[in-house]
Parts: sequence; structure tokens; C-alpha cells
Amino acid sequence: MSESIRIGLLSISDRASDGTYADQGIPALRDWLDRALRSPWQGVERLIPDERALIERALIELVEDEGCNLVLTTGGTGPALRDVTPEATLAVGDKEMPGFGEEMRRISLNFVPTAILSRQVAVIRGRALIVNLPGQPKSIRETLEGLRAQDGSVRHLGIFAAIPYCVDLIGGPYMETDPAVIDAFRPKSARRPPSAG
Ligand SMILES: Nc1ncnc2c1ncn2[C@@H]1O[C@H](COP(=O)(O)OP(=O)(O)OP(=O)(O)O)[C@@H](O)[C@H]1O
Ligand SMILES: Nc1nc2c(c(=O)[nH]1)N[C@H]1C(S)=C(S)[C@@H](COP(=O)(O)O)O[C@H]1N2
Repeated sequence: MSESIRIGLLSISDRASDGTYADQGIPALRDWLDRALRSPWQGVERLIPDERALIERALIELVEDEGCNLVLTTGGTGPALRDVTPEATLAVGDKEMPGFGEEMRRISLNFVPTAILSRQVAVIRGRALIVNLPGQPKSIRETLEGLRAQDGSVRHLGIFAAIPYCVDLIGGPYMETDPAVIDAFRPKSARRPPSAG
């Protein structure tokens, strides 16, 4: 049985956090991870407005106090004046991982021409990977899982395929995915036999 991973689910939205609309970010993250992960995980949730200091504090707490090895944020990546999630994420990171943002924008162009407006970034902080996703709730599945053809075959692989191996490399728990949802890739030397059940 794999060790459980703690995953931070951070929704950043002025209007969801003040109750103007119900937050759909955290439920969308949770639903997708429930479908995608075969190994045990625990979500640690936070809903906050688009305030840089609050975003930095939440990210630091999720990693340092809550022991998350992975944090997924949603919202605040666009060009609007209040969109500051990438700045806050870069400020708390030890290393930038530019491949995630580059690939998410490429994936998202399959869905919307405005994908280039998302400034999303990913960073490593200690033993945690922090990844920004856009705020549209549907973009969570689109970027994590990618795009399928009508027959269900994968046309553009989602970025989650690279996340379990990245978490291995920073010393986090070994994560297993359901290949029917997302086929996580690891080099042969890093693979373990699938755990039963
Ligand atoms: N947490 C959320 N829950 C539900 N819908 C959301 C959420 N965040 C964004 N959306 C939807 O996606 C759209 C684009 O997201 P974006 O992050 O640009 O929102 P925004 O215009 O900055 O507003 P806010 O920060 O108040 O959500 C929003 O207008 C809203 O319809
Ligand atoms: N996959 C996907 N990516 C997407 C979108 C989307 O609907 N699906 N919306 C885009 C739009 S319209 C914007 S403005 C940017 C930034 O969104 P954010 O400010 O909500 O993070 O994400 C972009 N990326």
C-alpha cells in the first residue's frame, strides 16, 4: 500500500471567497483527483481572495505546516489588475518549473484561444510542487487530464502525467494514477509494481 500524500487545494477568487458565487474550484479539484488517483490522498482546502500576501501565506502554510507535497491552485493567473497568483507563487518558490506553464498553455489552446492569457507557473518549495491552474472550473480537468478524441484516445496528454515522478524526485510519496484517466509517466528505473486493489 502506498503512503498517503497530502495535497493542498487552494482556490483564489474574490467573488467565490466573498460569497457572490459558490466556489467550484475546490470541488472540481477534489472530483478530478478522486477519479485520477489510485493511491491514498488527503486534501487540505483553502478559499481566499486575490490578495498577494494571503496567497503567499496560504502556500507557505500548506507546505510547511500542513505537510503538503503537492499544492494545486486555481484562479488569479490572468492579466486583470487583481490577478497575482503567479507573482505570489514565484515569491515562495525555491525553483521554477517552467515546463508546466508552457505545456498547460499549449493544452489549453485546444480549448480556448484565450489560453495565452493565463500566466500560470509552477515551482518547487522544499519537498512540495506548487502548480497554478486557471480559474475557470472546467479548465482544471482540461489542463490536468488533457484532450481526448471522440473515441476516448488521448490527443494531448495533460500535465498531471508528469506530476507523480516530479513528486518522487523531491522526496514525496509514490503516487499511483488510474491510467484510464491519466497515464502517469516514470522512467523504467523509477517504477514500482502496481499495488493491489
Ligand atoms: N472559484 C470559482 N468558482 C466558480 N467559478 C469561478 C471560480 N473562479 C473563477 N470562476 C469563473 O471563471 C471565470 C474566470 O475566472 P477568473 O479567475 O478570471 O475570475 P475573476 O473574473 O478574476 O473573478 P473572481 O476572482 O472574483 O472569481 C469567472 O468569471 C467565473 O465565472
Ligand atoms: N484550459 C483552459 N485554460 C484557460 C481557460 C479555459 O477556459 N480553459 N480560460 C482562459 C482565460 S479566459 C483566462 S483570462 C486565463 C486566466 O484565468 P484566471 O485568471 O481565471 O486564472 O486562463 C485561460 N486558460
